Amino acid sequence: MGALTLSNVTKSFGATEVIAGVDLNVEHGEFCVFVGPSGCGKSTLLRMIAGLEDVSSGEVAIDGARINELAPAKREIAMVFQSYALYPHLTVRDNMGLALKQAGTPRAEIAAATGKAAQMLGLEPLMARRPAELSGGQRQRVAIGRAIVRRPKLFLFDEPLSNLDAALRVATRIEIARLHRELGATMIYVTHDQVEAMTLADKIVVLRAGRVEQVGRPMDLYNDPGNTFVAGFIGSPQMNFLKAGSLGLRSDLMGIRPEHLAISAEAGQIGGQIEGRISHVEKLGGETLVYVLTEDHGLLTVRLFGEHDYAVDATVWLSPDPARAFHFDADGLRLRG
Ligand SMILES: Nc1ncnc2c1ncn2[C@@H]1O[C@H](COP(=O)(O)OP(=O)(O)OP(=O)(O)O)[C@@H](O)[C@H]1O
Repeated sequence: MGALTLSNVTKSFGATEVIAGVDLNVEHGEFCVFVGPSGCGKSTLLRMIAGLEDVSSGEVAIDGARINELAPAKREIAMVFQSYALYPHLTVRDNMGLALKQAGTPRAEIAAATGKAAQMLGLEPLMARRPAELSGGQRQRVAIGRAIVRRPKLFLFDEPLSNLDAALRVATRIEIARLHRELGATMIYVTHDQVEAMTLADKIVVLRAGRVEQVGRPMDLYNDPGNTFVAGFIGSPQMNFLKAGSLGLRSDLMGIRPEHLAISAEAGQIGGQIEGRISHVEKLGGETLVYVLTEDHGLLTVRLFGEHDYAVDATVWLSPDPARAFHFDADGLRLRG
């Protein structure tokens, strides 16, 4: 098992409250991702679950049992850090088996557990090496292996891929998704990265200034955000926000994703047009991003599939697809229907 419940959890450092009453349920076997801007409290929340920070008030429970007062080592939780946190003087094999050794596990059992984890992670040829003799990606796999060997109730990951280069990030992300499927374990994962959150999560928790803004499945948050913050945070490139009043609409703000904003080099080609000037074009290979400066709505992003020859400084006309638009009130709350 490994279901986690947070009930009205708060955290203050001195007079500063950084977690302001969080309620959350993570089911057994679920992959839950915490996202939010820098400083919103993602790591603090994770560290409270691990027992590395005290909880100021509220309750943290695993499988219904309160763990607030339980020492980190007794929580049956394994944490994987961005910095790997491996012992430099120990081999890969000994780093992976250390927690079991400290717990007095028989040698044969440790060898079986480390061997199995090494096999799952493709670490078998590296078992005799020390961390200094490994690449960043290999070190992170050892850190993940060390967590697997302990067979924890809960895996916690604190931005585990942020020290890896782009290609390795993708490969390790796929590896983590596979491990989650194979182990069926509960995992909580902190990231800044949009793509990691969307691709790994069963459930995304969007945090802002120590509060939960919205919880949901990735595509539900993408297709049905509750407010401008979530709408702007989930999805890359970011959703455009247009002043709806100037478009003759009744809501205060209209949100439109870059792929739902049509662009034309000639006026009158598409309805409901907004005139603007191209300020920047990014050709990404499979897609082109065109940044258009408009008088009423500031800078808007258009996402086109394939390669296009729009030139900087050209005047263009944009047209939002009304069927794909989101509407918000003056406080940024979503207006539905
Ligand atoms: N030990 C501490 N003492 C005082 N303030 C702290 C301490 N640890 C964290 N904070 C503050 O708590 C807030 C939340 O920090 P936290 O590291 O949890 O954010 P985060 O969402 O993980 O940010 P990032 O994405 O930048 O890592 C920040 O404002 C931070 O400055």
